[in-house]
Amino acid sequence: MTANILVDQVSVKYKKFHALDQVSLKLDGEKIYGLIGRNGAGKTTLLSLLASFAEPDEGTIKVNGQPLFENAELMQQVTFVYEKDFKEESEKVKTYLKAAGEYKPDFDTEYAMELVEIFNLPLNKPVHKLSKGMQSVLNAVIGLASRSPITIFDEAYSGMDAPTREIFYQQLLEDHARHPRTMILSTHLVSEMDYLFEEAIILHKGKVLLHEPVDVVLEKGASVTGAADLVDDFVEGMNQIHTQKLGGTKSVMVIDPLTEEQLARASQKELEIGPVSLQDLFIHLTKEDVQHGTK
Ligand SMILES: Nc1ncnc2c1ncn2[C@@H]1O[C@H](COP(=O)(O)OP(=O)(O)OP(=O)(O)O)[C@@H](O)[C@H]1O
Repeated sequence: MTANILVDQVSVKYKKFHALDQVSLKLDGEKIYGLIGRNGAGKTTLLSLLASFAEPDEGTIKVNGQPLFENAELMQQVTFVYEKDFKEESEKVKTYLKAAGEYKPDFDTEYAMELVEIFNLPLNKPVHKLSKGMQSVLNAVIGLASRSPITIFDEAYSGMDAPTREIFYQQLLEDHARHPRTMILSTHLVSEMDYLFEEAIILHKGKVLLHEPVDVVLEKGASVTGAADLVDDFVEGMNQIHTQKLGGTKSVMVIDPLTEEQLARASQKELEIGPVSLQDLFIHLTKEDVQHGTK
């Protein structure tokens, strides 16, 4: 099933505070979406709505034209992976995995067992005795093997160490290629995960600040690298968001799409022009003093 998700003017309020404020999003297609936002931006609130854990105070969420909330058929198509507290889970990993699979119509047990081997998950250990990282792995295995048309990972990798996260990203990309589906990954590890995303969504203070294909986002600015004095001269007057210096070499990130004339001048001066990074753009756009609007 291809899932087209339409979030229309959705708000969630806690007393007078808007955790989500008139959020509209169209997620159409079997893509991997990166959901980025600073602490408290509203990511988990939005993802909980998509998992039908709660109903918005205002607005609607539809999947393939049907309202999502408490729609049993649609809810079966969604897997929401979030950091769980496993301290009460005394059953063995294999029992827990089997039970998880029973609720998921597309669960692939063979793939789950392949992942168990890849990640060295001890099948006979009680879940609450696994290390925090291994509990994250168990969660991720269920998320991947569920093969749900809408698969949501809410910061579910924070317990994993770097090599384990790398294996998880690899598995996610490979399995998404084999079984395309809508995947939404929320993260603070932007520079580590940006290559996974086809589209980036930046939430800020409960509003959508940006939702675009990552390749379009990366063209919003440029990095200029070369001899420090030449770089300084080139970027003078541009909107500079990040500077790095190593010996006589300097790299400056600017948020100004470069003109043909500027590109030619850079080439004459042997300056290297690269894309802006999603992380730098995210940091820049969510700074307190930035006027929003990225065009
Ligand atoms: N039950 C609640 N009662 C009151 N305020 C809440 C409640 N749940 C969330 N909030 C507030 O809503 C805002 C959004 O929270 P949310 O957990 O969605 O942010 P987040 O982007 O996932 O943050 P983080 O990256 O820190 O996990 C925060 O200011 C939070 O304090």
